[in-house]
Amino acid sequence: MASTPYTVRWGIMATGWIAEMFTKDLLTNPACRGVSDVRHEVVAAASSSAKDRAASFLSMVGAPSTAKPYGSYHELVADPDVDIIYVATPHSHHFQNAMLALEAGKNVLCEKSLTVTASQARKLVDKAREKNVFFMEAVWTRYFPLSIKVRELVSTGAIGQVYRVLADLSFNKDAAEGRVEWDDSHRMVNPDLAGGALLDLGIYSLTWIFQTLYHLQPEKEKEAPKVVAAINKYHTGADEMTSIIVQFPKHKSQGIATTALRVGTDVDGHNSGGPAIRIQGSGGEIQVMGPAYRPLQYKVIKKDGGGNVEVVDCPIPKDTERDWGHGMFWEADECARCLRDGKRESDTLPWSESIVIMEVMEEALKQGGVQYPELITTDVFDAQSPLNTGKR
Ligand SMILES: NC(=O)C1=CN([C@@H]2O[C@H](COP(=O)(O)OP(=O)(O)OC[C@H]3O[C@@H](n4cnc5c(N)ncnc54)[C@H](OP(=O)(O)O)[C@@H]3O)[C@@H](O)[C@H]2O)C=CC1
Ligand SMILES: O=C1OC[C@@H](O)[C@H](O)[C@H]1O
Repeated sequence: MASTPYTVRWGIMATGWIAEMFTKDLLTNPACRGVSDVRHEVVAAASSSAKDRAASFLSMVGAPSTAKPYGSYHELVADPDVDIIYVATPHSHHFQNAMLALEAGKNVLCEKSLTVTASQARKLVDKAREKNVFFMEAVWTRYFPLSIKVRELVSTGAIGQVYRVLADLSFNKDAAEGRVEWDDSHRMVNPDLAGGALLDLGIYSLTWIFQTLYHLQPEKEKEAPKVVAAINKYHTGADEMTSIIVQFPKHKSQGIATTALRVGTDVDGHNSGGPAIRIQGSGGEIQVMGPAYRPLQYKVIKKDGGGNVEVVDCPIPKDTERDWGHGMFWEADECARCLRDGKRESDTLPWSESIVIMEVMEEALKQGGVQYPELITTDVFDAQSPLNTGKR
């Protein structure tokens, strides 16, 4: 007889776009993705602007009528019925908001990029350790079956020794008069919200480099990379095009992570431009069709394959009753399993790896001369920061 699934009760912090995507995924039936050991409940959501907004959000996503709306993040983290908080605010807010939740003794899943600076990431990890709670950066792509399969192919030597990974995530948002399509106040380009290509999109290019070249390095051989970056800045001061060479000298490997806001990985919206990710080994290559954050297909090309290419489609399962399935449920399942098993961090994205990636991004931004305001780069927690109270 099947045992009762382990249930996790979620509180959603913020009511924007990704909060909607993620919460709808939480509400799907796990059986639709072949999962029976864990399940999710949405028990509360908070908006920093108004309780009504949280109520509308809960109703819009189809949460149960028992789910509680809050008009502040403070109230949400104080709710004893919430097991884990999903932080879905802009990156500028992650440090203060995640710390607010950790200080309250809550488990936390925090959107990417984890923070604005590496020091902030280290402080959050220290706090999670001190409070003995679960904490994870929400890099959903790592939990896709496609990513798991690609890591398995790399680690079992399917394409020999992997020496180089090329990964891109770029959107063509070029507009007239030197602008991009977003207003200057939009979080994608607004320095006050830690805008820019790297922290928002480039982190996925780095994810592919790290999950293949770094994550799979044996623990004793873990090597922090050398970093060389080139950045073009937008007129707001945020980065609009960033290219990073990530070098692991002892492993003789390199990753090239690119991201941009004026040219796209997918030129015509039909993937005609080729793969977003190329994982190149001595015996072949794995190509992943983008977008890098939500890939749906990979190819294995063997050096001695005689021109045969294995093409594998990995569609994202849908809950037909809710007509929904975005692919964020796999990271939620990981959180649930970690909580069930008493784990404080995920093996698939350990704390140390999130920190190394933040260090790489910080170094790249430094080399490119990108600077963010003190309010969002401080690593001093302030429960009354406007980032926590919503007093903008
Ligand atoms: N994993 C993924 O695929 C994706 C991840 N993301 C990540 O999620 C985060 C949020 O992105 P997204 O949902 O697109 O952003 P939105 O602008 O759509 O939503 C952000 C929400 O944060 C809250 N917020 C609090 N303070 C502010 C402020 N000063 N300005 C704007 N919003 C504020 C608001 O909710 P309220 O008023 O209710 O408090 C707002 O709705 C980012 O870190 C981004 O990197 C984004 C898209 C995809
Ligand atoms: O994480 C993300 O993935 C999808 C993108 O559209 C979004 O800007 C980014 O935050």
